[in-house]
Amino acid sequence: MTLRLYDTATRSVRDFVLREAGKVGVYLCGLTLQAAPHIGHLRSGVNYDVLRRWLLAAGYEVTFIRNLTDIDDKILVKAGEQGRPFWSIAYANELTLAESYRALNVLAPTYEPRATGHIPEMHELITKLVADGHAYPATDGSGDVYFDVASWPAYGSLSGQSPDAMQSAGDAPDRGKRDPRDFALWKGAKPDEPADAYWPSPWGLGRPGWHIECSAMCWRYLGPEFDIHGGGLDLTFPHHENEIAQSQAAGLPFARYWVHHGLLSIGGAKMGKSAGNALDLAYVDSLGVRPVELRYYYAAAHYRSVIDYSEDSLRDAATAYRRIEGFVQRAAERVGAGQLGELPSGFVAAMDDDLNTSAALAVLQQQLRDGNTALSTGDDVTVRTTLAAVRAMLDILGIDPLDPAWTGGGRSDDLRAVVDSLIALALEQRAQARGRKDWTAADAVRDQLKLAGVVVEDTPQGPRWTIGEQD
Ligand SMILES: Nc1ncnc2c1ncn2[C@@H]1O[C@H](COP(=O)(O)OP(=O)(O)OP(=O)(O)O)[C@@H](O)[C@H]1O
Ligand SMILES: [Zn+2]
Repeated sequence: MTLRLYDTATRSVRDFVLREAGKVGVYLCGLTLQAAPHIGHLRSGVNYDVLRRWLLAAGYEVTFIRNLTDIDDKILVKAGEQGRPFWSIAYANELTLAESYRALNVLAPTYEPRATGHIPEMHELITKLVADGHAYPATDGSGDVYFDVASWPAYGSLSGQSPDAMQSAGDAPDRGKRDPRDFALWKGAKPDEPADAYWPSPWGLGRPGWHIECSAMCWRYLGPEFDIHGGGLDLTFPHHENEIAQSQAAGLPFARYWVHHGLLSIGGAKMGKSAGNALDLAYVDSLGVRPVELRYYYAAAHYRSVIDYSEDSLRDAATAYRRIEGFVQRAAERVGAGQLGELPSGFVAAMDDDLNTSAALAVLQQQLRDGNTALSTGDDVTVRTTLAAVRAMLDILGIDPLDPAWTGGGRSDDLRAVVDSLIALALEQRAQARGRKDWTAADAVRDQLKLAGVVVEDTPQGPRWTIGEQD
């Protein structure tokens, strides 16, 4: 394996060395389910889907865990505002998230654990931390349990901060803490919160702190030590710093690589549910941009770079993708879809270089130019090899236009044949109308097809149809 990944913990690009031959364990921090996902969250899922596809292409068995935070202060606030149980809000958002990821052709994770399903594992970790002097019950009788930051000298190493310069953890009142930087592992029940948001524990009724959830789920599904822990750059501190501290203090070696992706912003500000600048898939659809084009938009940027969203840049990405798609369709019509081919070495080198998708797409663009030239000169041999290579590259990025995920789950080939013959019938009528110089009737056929979303283009090989708008 020659993959190199940027590791936040060492602040360097490192050779990716597997913990166990042939197997990779990846944990990605998933959503806190207080609201439906925005396209910033979805960037996260798509980035790691590309990483996963790249690891799969290398022949590894990948265990990919992406969790759901279904209990949290923010969800409880929503429950209070809406007069609904917190779990109904979390579940509704979970369904929308699953639907959004399906729409974006993100492979289903190996498992998607929910925080509320792992309370016993959290208790086990917290009990050990308390026993070993790394955690303590709050001194104010609140039922909270805090991690003792001063007991862990390595605290701050992931985010490169000196513990002395750190502020209060801000996740609970400082009054019951030994040190304001201590963070909550367990939160005692509060009288004004709904009773169904609490679980019994050795420290009384309460609910988990956010950070301990991920440590427990990593441990449960990937074991004491695993390969890659991912999430957005915004999670480096405090979330991931706290995860490492509490996991290692509990005796778990934990993640070997920390891979963080850049944020999607608007006008320089992070897109956020709480920031009120969130755009979702329905919005993208309202612009006439398809999910596959949004996916291309994400892939066109390196995963660690900021994407500052604008409608123009999204539309440009959609146009660029349509050009690629146009080649794939024309080439497949000419020589058949064929099989996925070999990946060009330039593409492999770019992906191995910390998943440099923008450089990988430059290789694809070069092939596209060659393929288009071959189409126009009738060089079918080159068309066939280029199509196979282009589709193989697109497949790694999850955007092959001929992937059944985009064409309609495998049934599209059958449907395409049916639609083909119906359109042939309509075009035959148009040809007859033209033959008798009845231009009104001929145009009417074309307009009717257009209304049905079918665009007809007259080419030297005869009329060609596509679904969607002509660009
Ligand atoms: N604007 C964004 N761009 C890219 N990734 C994001 C963005 N916002 C959140 N994420 C990522 O999505 C994942 C789930 O995050 P989480 O539910 O904790 O979001 P959040 O930061 O609370 O969102 P918000 O600020 O919208 O409330 C994390 O990996 C986080 O880094
Ligand atoms: Zn997490």
